[in-house]
Amino acid sequence: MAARVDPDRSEWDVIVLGGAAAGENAAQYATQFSGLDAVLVEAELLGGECSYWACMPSKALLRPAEVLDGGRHVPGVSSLLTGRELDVRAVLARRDTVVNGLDDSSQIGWALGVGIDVVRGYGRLAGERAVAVRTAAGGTRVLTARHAVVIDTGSCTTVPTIPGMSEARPWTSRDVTNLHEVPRRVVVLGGGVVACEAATWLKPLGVEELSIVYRRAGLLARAEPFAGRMVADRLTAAGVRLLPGRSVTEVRRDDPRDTGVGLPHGGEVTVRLDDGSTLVADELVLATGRTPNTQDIGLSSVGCPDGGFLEVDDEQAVRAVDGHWLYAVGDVCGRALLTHMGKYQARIAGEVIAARATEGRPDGAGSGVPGSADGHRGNPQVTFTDPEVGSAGMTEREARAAGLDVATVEYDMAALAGTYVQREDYLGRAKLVFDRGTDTVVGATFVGSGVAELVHSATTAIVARVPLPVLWHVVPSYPTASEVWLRLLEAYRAEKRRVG
Ligand SMILES: Cc1cc2nc3c(=O)[nH]c(=O)nc-3n(C[C@H](O)[C@H](O)[C@H](O)COP(=O)(O)OP(=O)(O)OC[C@H]3O[C@@H](n4cnc5c(N)ncnc54)[C@H](O)[C@@H]3O)c2cc1C
Ligand SMILES: NC(=O)c1ccc[n+]([C@@H]2O[C@H](COP(=O)([O-])OP(=O)(O)OC[C@H]3O[C@@H](n4cnc5c(N)ncnc54)[C@H](O)[C@@H]3O)[C@@H](O)[C@H]2O)c1
Repeated sequence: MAARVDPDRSEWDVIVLGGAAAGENAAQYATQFSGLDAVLVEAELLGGECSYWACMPSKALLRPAEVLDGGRHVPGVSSLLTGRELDVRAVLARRDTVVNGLDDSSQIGWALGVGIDVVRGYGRLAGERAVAVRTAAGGTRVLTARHAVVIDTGSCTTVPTIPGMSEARPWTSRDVTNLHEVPRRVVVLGGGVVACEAATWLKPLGVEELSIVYRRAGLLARAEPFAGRMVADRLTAAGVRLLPGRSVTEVRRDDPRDTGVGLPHGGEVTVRLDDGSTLVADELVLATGRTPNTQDIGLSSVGCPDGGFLEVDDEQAVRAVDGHWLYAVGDVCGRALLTHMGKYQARIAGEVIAARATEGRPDGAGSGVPGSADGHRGNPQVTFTDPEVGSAGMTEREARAAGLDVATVEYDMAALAGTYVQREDYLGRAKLVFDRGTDTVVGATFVGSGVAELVHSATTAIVARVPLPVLWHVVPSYPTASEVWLRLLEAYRAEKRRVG
């Protein structure tokens, strides 16, 4: 759908540069009860990376394998599945449905329906409250904002500077989530969330030789160490070759070509490792972290260095720019590279902008809207591997580094009635991190099938700082995985009694 607005219009109250879900939220929260108007400037597809190339397609690829594996471990169902594998064409077709065939008409329809305008084109800041947009037709429109500009330009895969890497045209997260052909041999570089999730869907889709090369000793290095170990064990059992503590020193590829997203980008790839060994594959997947899209958005025109993450305050205002007119939300802030956290930041920014504009507060004065520190304390995340890893708040390591008086308890999730009925060989573990000073939970990690839905209870306990004597009366249903809360609290109580 064409994103049409009056071609002669040049002024709005709020301009949002980058129309991902966070940007949409910023525009919505700035306008919905304030009488302000807003425009989203989007170079590609409204909805951003998450909708088309990240969260949604990856979860669509993971779900069929999860269902198949679940069925294989339930007697009465497992016998029906003997010798059965995934219908790869159907899996990819459903992924295409989930990403709407890379068509953002419905998103455009939503924006226009709630009174938010959309200009399609590549935007750059052009001085205070101004954005110059290069449109698809080749012209440039300069838009100005009466009140605020919000940056939501997101991030892209980091391409490490390794000889031969760029020339080899490796797959990025966009290719591996939007794959159209399943390569026979794949090397994944990186040991974080993208690497682990991608390996979890690539193997059941039919990759025969799959290796993960990563520099650290363990996978998912930011999580509690047991989480990475459990994911590593399952990947190894599935036939994935793990190569920890290794770096790539050189990449070579036969006939690299721009074949399009999700198709092999040329011939055989040879990856040389720092121990002198080589891996040969049909595709190399980069899962080496994210680079913020801030290099070419005109930051220097407002006195801010180009490139890098944008440091923001708790109202999401960019610290390096005076006057409280420039805000940033989502991955560009580098605070928590997660869709839901970007959207949370956007809700804060939108409300702050509306409050400042409608209450006529002078620049630099507090808006009266709560800041985003509380939500960042919760910082929930689910890594959709097998087993899943769900977490909120701090790990033990982070809590100790923050100087808290830390206590921890762990529990085997397989020892619960609720997980036993799911499958007899359930694999899982849970851990709570307590601050003895305040007698509250400050961190939680759950590993196991289906733990994603446990995370919100932990986020609530952490953000609301629910006192343990109150949490004790929060009764979990039987038989559910949530009973792990009771077991963990019992373990903590026993530990307190033991220590005295
Ligand atoms: C494979 C993968 C899976 C993921 N899965 C999850 C998950 O399950 N859950 C989760 O919470 N997070 C997940 N993430 C992280 C999540 O995708 C990101 O945190 C989120 O997309 C960041 O959103 P954003 O608002 O920062 O912008 P982005 O989604 O990066 O979008 C930025 C938008 O700005 C536009 N843009 C950029 N520059 C300009 C410009 N100059 N002018 C106009 N438009 C511009 C782009 O076209 C794009 O539409 C995943 C990431 C990856 C890579
Ligand atoms: N389910 C989810 O919530 C989900 C899923 C996918 C991604 N994400 C988000 O997207 C972001 C990006 O994920 P990611 O996995 O790309 O980043 P990451 O930061 O989680 O992991 C990057 C990995 O690449 C490695 N690395 C970096 N440079 C390297 C090099 N030159 N050689 C070898 N290894 C190298 C790092 O050691 C690390 O293991 C994350 O912050 C994550 O929160 C979230």
